[in-house]
Amino acid sequence: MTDARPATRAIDALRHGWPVTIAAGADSLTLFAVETGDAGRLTEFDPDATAPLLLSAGRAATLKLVNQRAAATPDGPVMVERAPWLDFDMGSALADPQLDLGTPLKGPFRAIAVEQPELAAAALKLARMAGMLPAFFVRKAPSDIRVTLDELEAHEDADRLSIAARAKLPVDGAEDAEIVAFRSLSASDEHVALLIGTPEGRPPLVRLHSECLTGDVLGSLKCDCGPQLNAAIREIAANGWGILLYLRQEGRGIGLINKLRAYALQDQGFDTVDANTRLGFAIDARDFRIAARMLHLLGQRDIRLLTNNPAKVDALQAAGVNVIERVPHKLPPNPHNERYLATKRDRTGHQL
Ligand SMILES: Nc1nc2c(ncn2[C@@H]2O[C@H](COP(=O)(O)OP(=O)(O)OP(=O)(O)O)[C@@H](O)[C@H]2O)c(=O)[nH]1
Ligand SMILES: [Zn+2]
Repeated sequence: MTDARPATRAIDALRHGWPVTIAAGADSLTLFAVETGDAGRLTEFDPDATAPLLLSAGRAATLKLVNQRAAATPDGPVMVERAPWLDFDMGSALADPQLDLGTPLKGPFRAIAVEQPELAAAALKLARMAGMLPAFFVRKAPSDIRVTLDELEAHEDADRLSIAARAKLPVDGAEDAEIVAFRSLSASDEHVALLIGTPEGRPPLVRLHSECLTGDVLGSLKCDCGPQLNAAIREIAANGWGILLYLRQEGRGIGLINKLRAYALQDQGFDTVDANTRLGFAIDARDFRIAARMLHLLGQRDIRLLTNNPAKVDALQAAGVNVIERVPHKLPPNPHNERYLATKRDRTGHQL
């Protein structure tokens, strides 16, 4: 089995502001994360000030850099040539859309060829795994901390999930529930399942709920997560038997801080889809193979799924779960989440 520890070390290093090298065979790319860097450390990383800046396609499109991009795929990473005016602060402004309104972007900026597109794409993925802005100054010379593409892949391998603990957990709406916790490689990814009712041999009614700290805990009205969570527990209980999977995929997989950055963009008028794109992330970065693995460990292959999102059905089917029925999970809108729900309906294929 591929060693996943280098990926854990790489994530930790980036969060500390230490350079990380991503390697595949003889090729490598060394990354300096804009988010956790500063001007002094950038000079240490790149004394000649020649390191270009790696950005996502979405971010480059926002900055109007995408048309002049040399030979890359439409949604592939973009490399911005280093220029005297592209110093650390300007790199931060290019990376962070929250600064778009406050920082005049003094260019010109020029996109150059991405020599190692696979490594560059992996770098952006690593930023998502670390919950950081997808923006790096890059150089060729290796650093002490190194991770390969295979090791990054291994870190996300759903097969490494295992059941770690289970106990009775009476909850509001389902007093006969049992909680099952799953261990994964990173402490922030401790997914849980709430088993409600008695199996009786029928396929369970299943809800995949992705973590939303603001909605689930603080009662945010910006989304429908809190009410959906409560209603799911009640609906499963009323059905007599089912499972709520509580997946630690905050912000559709981009992490809490990046989600709140997306909220700041929504405060400026962008919708939930454009906010993710402007930050440089996929609209939905969740990996539902984790949910499939949890259902497998719980011995469930055939399920009825509570969701309005056909992509969840497709992702589970592709991961070997037989979704025999999609059960709608619609709740009344409030004035704060009306636009969010309309965007989900109009732009992300939700059946609302
Ligand atoms: N990036 C981002 N994530 C958001 C935003 N609003 C809510 N979320 C996250 O979206 C996830 C909730 O999605 P779900 O309700 O599980 O799923 P869904 O895709 O809407 O589909 P349903 O099953 O129909 O509810 C949680 O992880 C939230 O934190 C947003 O504006 N931006
Ligand atoms: Zn929410």
